[in-house]
Amino acid sequence: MNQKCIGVLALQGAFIEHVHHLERCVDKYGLQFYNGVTIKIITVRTKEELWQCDGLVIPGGESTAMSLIAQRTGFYDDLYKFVHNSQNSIWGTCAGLIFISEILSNEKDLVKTLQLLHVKVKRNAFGRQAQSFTQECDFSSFIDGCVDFPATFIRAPVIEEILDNDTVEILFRLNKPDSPQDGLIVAVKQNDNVLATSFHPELAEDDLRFHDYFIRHFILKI
Ligand SMILES: NC(=O)CC[C@H](N)C(=O)O
Repeated sequence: MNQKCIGVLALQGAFIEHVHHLERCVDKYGLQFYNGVTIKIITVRTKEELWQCDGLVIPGGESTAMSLIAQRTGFYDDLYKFVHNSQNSIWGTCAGLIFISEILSNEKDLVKTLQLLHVKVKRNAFGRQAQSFTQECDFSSFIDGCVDFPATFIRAPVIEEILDNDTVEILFRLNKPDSPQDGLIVAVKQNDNVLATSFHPELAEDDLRFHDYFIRHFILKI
C-alpha cells in the first residue's frame, strides 16, 4: 500500500494542534491531491512509534524540557538517529527549531540539541511572552498564492546565522519596516527534507496551507 506516516513528537508542548492540522489536511485534500498516497498521522512518544514514521514534526513548547525528557527517557539517541537519516523528513516549529539546530548562541548548556540543522539560533529572541505577536506574512515565494499567512510568534527564536549555505536555504525573513526585527530569519529549509519555522503555523486557525506545504514538498516531494 502506498502510505506515508507522519509522527508528531509528543514528549512536551503544542503537539495536539499539529496533529489536528495534519489530520484536517488529510480530510480536506487526501488521496486526490496527495498523488494517491494515504497519509497516517500519529503521536510519537516511544521508539516503536518513531521508527514507523517517514516524517516527524517537532512542536513548539519548551526546548529545555523537551531535550531533558528525551535524555531522561533514553529517547534522545533514537531521535538523533532518526532525524539524521536523510530519508526522513523533519519539521521543527519554535522550540522544535531550537531542538534540531546545530548551535545555540545563548543558554547553550540548557538544551542538548539534535544538531541537525546547520544554523545558529538565539532562543527567546523577541523577548518575553508579553512580546508575542501574530503577523500576516507573504509566503508566496515558496507556497503558491500564500500572501497572507497569520504567523504567530511566542517567545520565539530567530536564526542568527546560516552555517552552511550549500544546504540551508532561507525561506522567509520578517518584514517589519522601521523595526529592529526587520529582516530576521524565521523560516528555512535544509536540502529537501528539513523545514524549520520560528513561528507556529499550527495555531493559524482554519489555515492549513503551511501543513499542506510540508506534506506535499517534504513528505511526498511533489
Ligand atoms: N513557543 C515556543 O516554542 C517557545 C520556545 C521557548 N522559548 C524555548 O526556548 O524553547
